[in-house]
Amino acid sequence: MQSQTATRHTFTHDHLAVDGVSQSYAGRRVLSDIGFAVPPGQRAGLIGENGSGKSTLLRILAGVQDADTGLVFRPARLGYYAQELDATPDTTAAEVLDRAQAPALEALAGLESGDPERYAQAIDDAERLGAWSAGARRGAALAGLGLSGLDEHARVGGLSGGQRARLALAALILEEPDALLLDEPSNHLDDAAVAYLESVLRDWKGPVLFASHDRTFLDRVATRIVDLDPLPVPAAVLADAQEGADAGSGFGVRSFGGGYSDARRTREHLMRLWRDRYEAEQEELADLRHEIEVGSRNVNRRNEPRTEARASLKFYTDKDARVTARRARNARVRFETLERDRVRRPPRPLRFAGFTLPPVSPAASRDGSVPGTDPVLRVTGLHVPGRLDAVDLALPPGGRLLLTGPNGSGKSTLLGALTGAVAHHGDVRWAPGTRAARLAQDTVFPEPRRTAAEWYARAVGPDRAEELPLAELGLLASQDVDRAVGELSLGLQRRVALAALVADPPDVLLLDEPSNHLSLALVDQLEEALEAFAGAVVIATHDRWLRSRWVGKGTTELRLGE
Ligand SMILES: Nc1ncnc2c1ncn2[C@@H]1O[C@H](COP(=O)(O)OP(=O)(O)OP(=O)(O)O)[C@@H](O)[C@H]1O
Repeated sequence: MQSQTATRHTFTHDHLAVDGVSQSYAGRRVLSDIGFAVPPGQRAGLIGENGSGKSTLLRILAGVQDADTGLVFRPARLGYYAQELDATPDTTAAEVLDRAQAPALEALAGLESGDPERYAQAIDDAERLGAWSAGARRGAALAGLGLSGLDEHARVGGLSGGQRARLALAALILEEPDALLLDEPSNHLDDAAVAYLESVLRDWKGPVLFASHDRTFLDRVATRIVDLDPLPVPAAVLADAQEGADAGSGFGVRSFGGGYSDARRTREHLMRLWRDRYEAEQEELADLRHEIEVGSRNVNRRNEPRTEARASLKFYTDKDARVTARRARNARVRFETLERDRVRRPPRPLRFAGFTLPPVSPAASRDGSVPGTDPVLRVTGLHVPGRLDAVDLALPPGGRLLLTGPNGSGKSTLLGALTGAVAHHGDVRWAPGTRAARLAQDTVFPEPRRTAAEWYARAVGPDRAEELPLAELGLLASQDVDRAVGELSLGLQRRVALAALVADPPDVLLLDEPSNHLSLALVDQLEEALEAFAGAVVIATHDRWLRSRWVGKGTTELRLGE
């Protein structure tokens, strides 16, 4: 694809649609020629590897960011959710919700104004907007998203990240826009809240496009799947840099009818076909190359002078040579056609190397095992006022503990308290020499301009980073390791944070919502790797699919907030 002059156009439409949208960052192509439409009543789940451009595409559709090229179609009233609340910290929750319901609240105020002119308009508006039920709708949205106990006078700066995210969702639902663009909407929701959101989305009249790594949510909500991962397009239409690139090189999109599970099966089948086709074409190219080479050698031999004794053979030799030359000519034509039409090299999916890497140093026992059978962790009466009720627990060496519980029950607080990151009351006792490390929900990189490789080297030490380079862990493609962490997508950032844990595995791994932001493929591989991990693992997750895989299997479940 050659770069074109930016031709950004946005059209008002009842569909959400893009046509020919391409986007690069600093010359690195992320989206290429993306086109699809989501009509009203359809809910499209946007999937793709970490860094494949899902958030970028949603921002372009939302008008938050312009595409380099392409057309964008969207309804006039658009709701866009990116897990952040668009409000200054001193705004109150009530102000956020009032803003979302402004037309209905204005109509109600008009009815009470005593101004007859305003009254006539207000009654029309109130009827059209269902203003009389505005309060009830507000209560239902807050309750549905687990915010019924929220003090509406609270300033949003004082709310937890999860509460702010849920307030943003509640406001979006109350605004009743014509179309919804949602970036990982289930990340901060417990079972009840996610069930509420699912029912709201299933009844939504306008088009919905949502990016998600949550399989159960995708299966329950999506009427179709839009996949941004690379397609088997002919190599000739790609710039060299995109040949075989791993993520962020989607060229066009693939759209599957139905939910995620069906799409996943079809996708795997298509990937197999792609790999088979690529291998067959490469073999044929090698054979043709050989034929062309032999042909040209024989043509050269034809011109060599011959001895008299071999003259009788000349006729046959020349005939053979003519046949070989004709074959070589045919081979060249076929070679040129195939070289032009051959499929691009399939991306080599990253394969997470797991926790069984060579230990930090042969002498040190850093394989995650702590000798003995005494608990590695004993917790008595651990509590954080207002955030976590008293918890007692004992974790044996190599034990598996699953923390579950509704929003606000204190799962992240407990994990933070265990590492001392959150101030707490009560007793937390680690066995001597035990090392625990936490994968937090959001990693903040204090120096976002440092590259991922630099950050990794700082976290694990230069010697370990040299011994075990970041690119070898199967978490980040080699093209991403030297990029500034601040420029990486949220999923890629989380992969960098995970890399530090993998390169120097602790005795106890504390994983806070491991499926948030991480791609579906990586969560599968992480789960597999954890089975082989000798150390203890504590996982806090609301992800229904992940939970169903962890319950049983020797895992103890600790339900908080009950
Ligand atoms: N402002 C930016 N500057 C440079 N690169 C960027 C910028 N924003 C995004 N990128 C890069 O573009 C690519 C796509 O990012 P994007 O956030 O759209 O991906 P994503 O599919 O949403 O990823 P994830 O699943 O990890 O959330 C990534 O490689 C990312 O690092």
